[in-house]
Amino acid sequence: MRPAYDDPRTTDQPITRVRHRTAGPRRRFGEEPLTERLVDPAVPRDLHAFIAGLPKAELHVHHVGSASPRIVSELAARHPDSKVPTDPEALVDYFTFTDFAHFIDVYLSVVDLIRTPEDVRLLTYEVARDMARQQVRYAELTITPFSSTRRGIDEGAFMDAIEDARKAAEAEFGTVLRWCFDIPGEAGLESAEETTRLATDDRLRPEGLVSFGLGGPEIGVARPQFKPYFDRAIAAGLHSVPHAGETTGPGTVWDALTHLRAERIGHGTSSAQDPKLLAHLAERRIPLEVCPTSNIATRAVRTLDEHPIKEFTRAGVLVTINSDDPPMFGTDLNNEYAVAARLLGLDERGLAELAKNGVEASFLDAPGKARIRDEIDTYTAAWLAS
Ligand SMILES: Nc1ncnc2c1ncn2[C@@H]1O[C@H](CCC(=O)c2cccc(C(=O)O)c2)[C@@H](O)[C@H]1O
Ligand SMILES: [Zn+2]
Repeated sequence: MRPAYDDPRTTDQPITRVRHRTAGPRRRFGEEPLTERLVDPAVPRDLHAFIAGLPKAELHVHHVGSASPRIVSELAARHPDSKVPTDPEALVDYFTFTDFAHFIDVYLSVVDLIRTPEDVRLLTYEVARDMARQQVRYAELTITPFSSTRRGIDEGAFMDAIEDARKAAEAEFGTVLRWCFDIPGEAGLESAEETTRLATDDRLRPEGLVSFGLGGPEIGVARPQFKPYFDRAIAAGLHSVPHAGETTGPGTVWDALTHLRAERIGHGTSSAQDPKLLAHLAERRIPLEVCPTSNIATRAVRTLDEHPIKEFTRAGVLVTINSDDPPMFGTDLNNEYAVAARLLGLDERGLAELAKNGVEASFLDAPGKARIRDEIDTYTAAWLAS
């Protein structure tokens, strides 16, 4: 089904150049159209245009972390007690982090703005709209239900809100959403129990739920303790996709694989420090959910040129490109593909392969995967023939 929105390649809106956050002056948030934000003059302009129209699948992107500056400022205005700025411009500075712990503090201040099922529905629908504008045909959106239910949102109403938004987004934008429920690890085993209950109780678990994750700080939050909860989630038919190796070493990735039976790894950045781990990931075709700009914004990696994405591809690891918390990191998915193109020296064919990695690594059914793969091939062939 053709998505019900304009193909950005036909738009006559000016291409606005935006220099990357770490390199140049701040850009005004929420102004430039999402689909045409450019990241780096080193990437040819027509490659940005190719990316803007390329059908994609996104596997590592957070619900609250995807709230656009407009949504965040709107919600902040509803809750004057919040420390979150109501002005999108001020939000750019507010979303500048000194380290990962600071990022989590800011993230939770935005979580605090989501207080009603209507807030949840609005946020989810608008995130899907932003994805559709970037030609995202399928996304696995990571949601942390514990953080919302513990803040007083009724669990049943929460599930209804995300499901209503998911069905509306598919009908109106043609974007297929699925859910990953993740445990905020630092909140401890209470949050693990609650998240597992919400994910496995047939009276509660939403139809769109496909996977089970583990987010938040890794330091001081050892993965093995969550094994019983992942065992229950896997027994209930969910796929295991914990964050690991984002802010700690390769041992955390090994733990996620051995104790949590991870089918994919969120970030896995430090895997590059362990050649045996890289070989294992490549041999078992265990995908990495790579989020380049996220790693810079949270200071997990110093500069993009030092990002280990090149080591991953050289080792034959299945790399997928994702945006993690796009507005918070001053990026979007198209931006992340442009960053990958620059770091890996990709042309249109290379970018199409990267997009197909995301489809292959997804938990979408086989007909759905074939449909998006064909769209990518048709789009790429038409682009190269034009
Ligand atoms: N790049 C990221 N890497 C890791 N996680 C990321 C990333 N981006 C977003 N997240 C999300 O940040 C949250 C963290 C929430 C958290 O730590 C916490 C701690 C104590 C109490 C509570 C609470 O809710 O009461 C929450 C998680 O929901 C996770 O999905
Ligand atoms: Zn993440």
